[in-house]
Amino acid sequence: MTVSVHPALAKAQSLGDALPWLARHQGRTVVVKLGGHAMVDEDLTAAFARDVAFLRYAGLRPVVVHGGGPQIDAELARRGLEREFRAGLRVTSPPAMDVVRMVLAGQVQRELVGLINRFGPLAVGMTGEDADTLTAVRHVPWIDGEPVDIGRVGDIRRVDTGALEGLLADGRIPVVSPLARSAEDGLVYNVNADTVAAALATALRAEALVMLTDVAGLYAGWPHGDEVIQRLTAGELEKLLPELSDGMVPKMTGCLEAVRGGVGAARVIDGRIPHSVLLEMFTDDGVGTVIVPDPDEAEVLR
Ligand SMILES: Nc1ncnc2c1ncn2[C@@H]1O[C@H](COP(=O)(O)OP(=O)(O)O)[C@@H](O)[C@H]1O
Ligand SMILES: CC(=O)N[C@@H](CCC(=O)OP(=O)(O)O)C(=O)O
Repeated sequence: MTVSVHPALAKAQSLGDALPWLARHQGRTVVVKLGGHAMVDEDLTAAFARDVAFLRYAGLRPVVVHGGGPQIDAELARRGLEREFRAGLRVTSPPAMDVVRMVLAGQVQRELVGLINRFGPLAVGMTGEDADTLTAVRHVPWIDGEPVDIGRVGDIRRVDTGALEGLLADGRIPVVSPLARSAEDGLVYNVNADTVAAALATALRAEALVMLTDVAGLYAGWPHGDEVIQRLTAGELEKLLPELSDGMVPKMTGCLEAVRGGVGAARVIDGRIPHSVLLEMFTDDGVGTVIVPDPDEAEVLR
């Protein structure tokens, strides 16, 4: 007797295979950061929104932080304003700040909220300004041994998780734009989205911080090497930080601060691969770079 194999058996198999991960992640908070580069492709952004809704229906508590670098660049160019970065951070003049706020909170965040809410009344957009979630101080980077004024760029001084906790308890998915109010001058500041994602993951004591970007992970010997570093302990990353450049500076600094602050693991993954978030959360085949606490810290956290 021949037994015919049902065509959908492979799907049932995949669902079954996800069981250990579903059990492990149940009720856990995960902060997912979507970089602006990863949002340039509409289909990929829609697939990301679907994956985030999936995480929520699978019993996790996802919090989304979005970037928007290329989208801000486009609007600055349209208005004839200059684009300049120092140490991976945008030099933000008052007119540039208006553009940053408008693009992040008025365009990019709205788009993501709409895409996630195709799957139910889940996403609620907010910025770090809302309910004083993020309070900033002016960031003054030291470049070549000197403090450099890069305008309205903030460092996070304080995180108030009240509004986020309320939304999560209500089963919603917060979608957070990286803006913060300053306690010093009351103005709104531009904060790098990786920095915000790391601060929220730490304050929420998230199980994981996942950053989707436009490369396969952290490359050794960038820009000449072609080897993606798969795994680093916090201590190993700390030694590597001074060698990093561009967008990897805030990204890896954020990963380091998150795992040092109690987050279980921080991952930088390839947002150009459809459903990379699901691959990362529900299979052994996660791709990219993972930062884990130092062995002794892992002991203490256990
Ligand atoms: N060692 C490195 N490995 C990978 N990418 C690197 C490295 N150093 C610098 N980069 C740059 O960092 C970029 C990712 O950071 P960023 O542009 O801020 O992305 P996102 O919009 O996802 O935050 C990559 O596209 C690459 O150009
Ligand atoms: C201070 C600073 O650089 N802020 C970033 C905020 C957006 C961001 O971080 O976007 P990505 O994740 O796409 O890079 C900016 O103005 O571009």
